[in-house]
Amino acid sequence: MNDGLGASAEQHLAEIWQRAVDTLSPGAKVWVYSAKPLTLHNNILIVAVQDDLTRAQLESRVRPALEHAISMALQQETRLVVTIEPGLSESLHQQDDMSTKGPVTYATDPYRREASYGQEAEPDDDEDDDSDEFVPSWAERKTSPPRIGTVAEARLNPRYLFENFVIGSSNRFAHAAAVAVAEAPGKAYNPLVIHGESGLGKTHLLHAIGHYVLNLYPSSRVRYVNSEEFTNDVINAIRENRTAALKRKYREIDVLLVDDIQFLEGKESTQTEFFHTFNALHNENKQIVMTSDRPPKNLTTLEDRLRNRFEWGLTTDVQPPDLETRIAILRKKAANEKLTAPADVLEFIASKVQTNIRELEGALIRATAFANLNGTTVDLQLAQIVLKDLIAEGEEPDITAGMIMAQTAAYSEFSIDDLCSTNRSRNLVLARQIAMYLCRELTDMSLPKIGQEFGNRDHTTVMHADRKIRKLMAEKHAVYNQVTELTARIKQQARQS
Ligand SMILES: Nc1ncnc2c1ncn2[C@@H]1O[C@H](COP(=O)(O)OP(=O)(O)OP(=O)(O)O)[C@@H](O)[C@H]1O
Repeated sequence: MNDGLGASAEQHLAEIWQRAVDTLSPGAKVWVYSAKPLTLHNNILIVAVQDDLTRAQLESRVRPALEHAISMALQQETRLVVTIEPGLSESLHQQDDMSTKGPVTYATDPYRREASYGQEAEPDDDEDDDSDEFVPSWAERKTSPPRIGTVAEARLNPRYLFENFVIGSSNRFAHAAAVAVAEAPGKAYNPLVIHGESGLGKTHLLHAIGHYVLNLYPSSRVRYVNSEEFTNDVINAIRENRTAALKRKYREIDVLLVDDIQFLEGKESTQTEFFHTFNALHNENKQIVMTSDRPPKNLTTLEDRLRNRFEWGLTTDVQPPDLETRIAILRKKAANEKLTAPADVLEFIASKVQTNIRELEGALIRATAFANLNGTTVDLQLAQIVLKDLIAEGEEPDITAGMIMAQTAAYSEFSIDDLCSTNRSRNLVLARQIAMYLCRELTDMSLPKIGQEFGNRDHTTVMHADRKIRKLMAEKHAVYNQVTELTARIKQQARQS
């Protein structure tokens, strides 16, 4: 497909988009509902959003799931480029042709939903939300019966291959372990757990294992699932009395790849089901590979019996890449995606983005897409202009408690005075605790000093707030998204002041 879409192509794109969006988790949908697909150019889908913040979210946390969903819906590997169209929100609301169910409330009125934080993420009632509906993709289902051992059924992203993975000192061991497991599933290390900060290649390695296994053992049954999908599957199965089918689905697998197991924390029924799945597979020497944002022993609210099992096999980490590896990653990315960028631009980007490979790639795509759309090629000067918001570590602007309180107040329905008051209404307490947590995260202030700022509270109150928000963020994507969004706003304000 090309630029200049006719009405039917436009409608087709809108349908594809909707299908892809329907498969996303509620936490991701929050960010996507107001986006609009503009055009598909080769394998790049350009999507418009109304503000910087939404773009940042689509380019970071939401990107992997969204690109995966679109690639599946289009049956071709597709990359996402996000542009900003400020008037978009109104025009979309007028048309109202996108799904604006449930999650909208989160985005516009985050604190009002506090009552639901205590529950596990509930999938939409929409039938399409059942992940089974989507794999193999709708197009494939119409024409062919299910086969075993396909990339689509395994839910693997075609882009995440070992060939595309750049090895450096930060990930050498994790890569070697992943290859070993793929070559001898169930024999080398079982389970294999890969942990590390966001955007350092854990998901990539997980999918690469799946591809390699399918290459070496084409009839094997491989399945990738993230922990939120697993949770949704468990909730649906219990609600619909389909637990036997659920058991079959996850236990008739040779290689189970589970992403982001930290989201199992605090979800009892899901943990129980996962425990039994784990045992059933492990007993039969089926391979289990998992990723986590921290080592299993630090998943403190996970049941002991699960945590113990996670440590039966091999645990390895991925670290942020050094400058040389970052440049090599950008080079590979540029070559794979046929993006033209001179060496000094790649070095500029690699020097600015130090801790997250997803952001590293996002910056390259943003700079080259901008040049493309303007019919020019990217050079250092253009890259510096387009990426002026990238601030290397060490150059971070100072953030004050005042800024945090002002932004939290503006984001919630409360005033700064409310945040400092003794009022303990439920929503206000959450807003206050988030603000305290952010003071802990974004400033060097001590606990007593933070307490003082919030109406002379005791340091133990701040400590409690900090713990509580950390826990909620690990358990609830909605809270995670709100805190991320607020953090972005605060940083943006700090840069401007
Ligand atoms: N060593 C690498 N070589 C090439 N690309 C990489 C490498 N590491 C990460 N990437 C790319 O960076 C992006 C982010 O990686 P990935 O999604 O695997 O991170 P993650 O650790 O799973 O993050 P999260 O915890 O947020 O899910 C992906 O597009 C991936 O292909």
